[in-house]
Amino acid sequence: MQGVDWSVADKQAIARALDAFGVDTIEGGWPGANPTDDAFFASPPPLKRARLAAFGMTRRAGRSAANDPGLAALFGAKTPIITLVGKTWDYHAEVALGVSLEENLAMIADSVAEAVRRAETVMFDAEHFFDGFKRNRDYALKAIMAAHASGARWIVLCDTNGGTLPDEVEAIVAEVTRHIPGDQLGFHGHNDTENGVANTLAAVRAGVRQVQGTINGIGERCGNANLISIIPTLMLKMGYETGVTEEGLRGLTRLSRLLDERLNRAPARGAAYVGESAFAHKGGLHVSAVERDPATYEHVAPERVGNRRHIVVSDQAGRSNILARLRDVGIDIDPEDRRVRRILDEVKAREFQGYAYDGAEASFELLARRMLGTVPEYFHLESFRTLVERRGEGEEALSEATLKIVVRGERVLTVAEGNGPVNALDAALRKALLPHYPEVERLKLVDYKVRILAPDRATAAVTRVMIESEDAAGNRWSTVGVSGNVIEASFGALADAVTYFLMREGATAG
Ligand SMILES: CC(=O)SCCNC(=O)CCNC(=O)[C@H](O)C(C)(C)COP(=O)(O)OP(=O)(O)OC[C@H]1O[C@@H](n2cnc3c(N)ncnc32)[C@H](O)[C@@H]1OP(=O)(O)O
Ligand SMILES: CC(=O)C(=O)O
Repeated sequence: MQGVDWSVADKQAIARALDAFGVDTIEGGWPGANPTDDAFFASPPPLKRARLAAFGMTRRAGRSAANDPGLAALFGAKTPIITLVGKTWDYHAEVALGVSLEENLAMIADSVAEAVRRAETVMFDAEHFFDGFKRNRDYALKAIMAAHASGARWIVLCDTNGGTLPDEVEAIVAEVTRHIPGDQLGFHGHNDTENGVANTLAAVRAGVRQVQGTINGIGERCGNANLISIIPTLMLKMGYETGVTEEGLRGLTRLSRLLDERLNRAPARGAAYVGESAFAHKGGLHVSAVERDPATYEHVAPERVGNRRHIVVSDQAGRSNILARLRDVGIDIDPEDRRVRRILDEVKAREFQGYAYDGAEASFELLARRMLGTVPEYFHLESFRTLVERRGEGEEALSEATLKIVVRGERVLTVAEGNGPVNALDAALRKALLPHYPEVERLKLVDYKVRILAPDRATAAVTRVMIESEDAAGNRWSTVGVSGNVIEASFGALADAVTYFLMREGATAG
């Protein structure tokens, strides 16, 4: 898939994770296609349960299978499983390969027969099977029967262009099971109509007993069928055994996130089963019922797939959201306490001004704790001033911040420079706090986002700043600041970030 490039170390780590998770077969790449895949097959990681497959294509036209360089590289990987892709759509044989239909059948039969002599198990990936079946049913069937008769253990029906719909998949697979038993059939789907998962489930319903897919659905164009959705659906909804145990399934979210981490990209929040929003409840009506019984708004329990429930506080909230979030952060409060309603009203009023507590949970916690009177005042801001100066054309702009604050009863004045005014302000605040709170050294700001609200008001628009921070143990939290002035909004988010950190560290305000 565009944007995905694995190193050998990535491939080894992913193979180990897939093995630990409990999949049966890991297709590790195409020996002979590139140095990365060659290096991976030269030193595959030790696997406890899964078996390794190497992928390649049928022999070239006019060569013998025993004398084909592509097949030689494939056999050289010495994997227990060999997967061979071959053409089953007459149009593809004629146009993409430029060979006669008879020669294509011979390429399939010879290659599979040779692979059967070389490996424990041979799979035949029947490329474009569904398109081929719709255009020339007899030829598509002849092609898979050639592979079957030559000893392929699995005939995997591929929806290569991803354009087949679930009812078509179900009907076509049902017809194929009249020629080849379901326990020798597999399905390989693509997601070009967003039906990769639905098509796979339809194929299983019609009888196939192997499914191919990828983690998080990565793959050519719009992706392959997403195993992260298929596996729990087969197990938890359709009652199938997949080889993954109930305990293994609890590693589903971890497995999905491992791939995103290796790709250095943020996990999709809305991903089924494993996304951060998959069990996040925002609407007051939902939360009020979830508080009584989570099954009211959850199709499965999040723990079963290693995910967690999350209650969001925002202007869509009711009292139940506030009570649940307070409980999550360890604040035990009588549900009838009038301060609960006051916190809710304050959240709604502030969200109207531009705050967003969905995603800035540390700021919500501080707001609630302040209204309950339990946040120490670690520092008190008297004033700040920032300057941005460019001394001449072509010179870099310099920023400087001056800060006056009271820390533990002492009035402190600091000045600091930075590559921008917010950076300078951050440096000035740290300089003022460090002598009193040395732990601030361990606080890192990892992300800073500015969003302009009411952009129709141009430079007079309201600005929302979100800051994400991290402590030495890797815990992260987000805070929010809002103002007509971007520097002031930034200071609000920065001050919350530091206060939240000191509170979590158990610092005393003195
Ligand atoms: C359906 C699938 O998604 S299969 C997986 C697809 N994945 C990949 O293609 C990734 C790895 N591929 C590669 O690195 C390269 O394409 C290689 C090394 C396999 C081949 O590279 P090259 O020899 O330079 O050929 P190129 O990629 O340009 O074209 C593919 C050739 O294979 C032929 N071919 C395609 N499918 C088959 C098949 N099933 N059986 C035999 N030959 C085939 C094509 O006709 C073409 O032949 P030509 O070289 O005579 O034109
Ligand atoms: C085999 C394969 O990747 C496909 O046909 O989509």
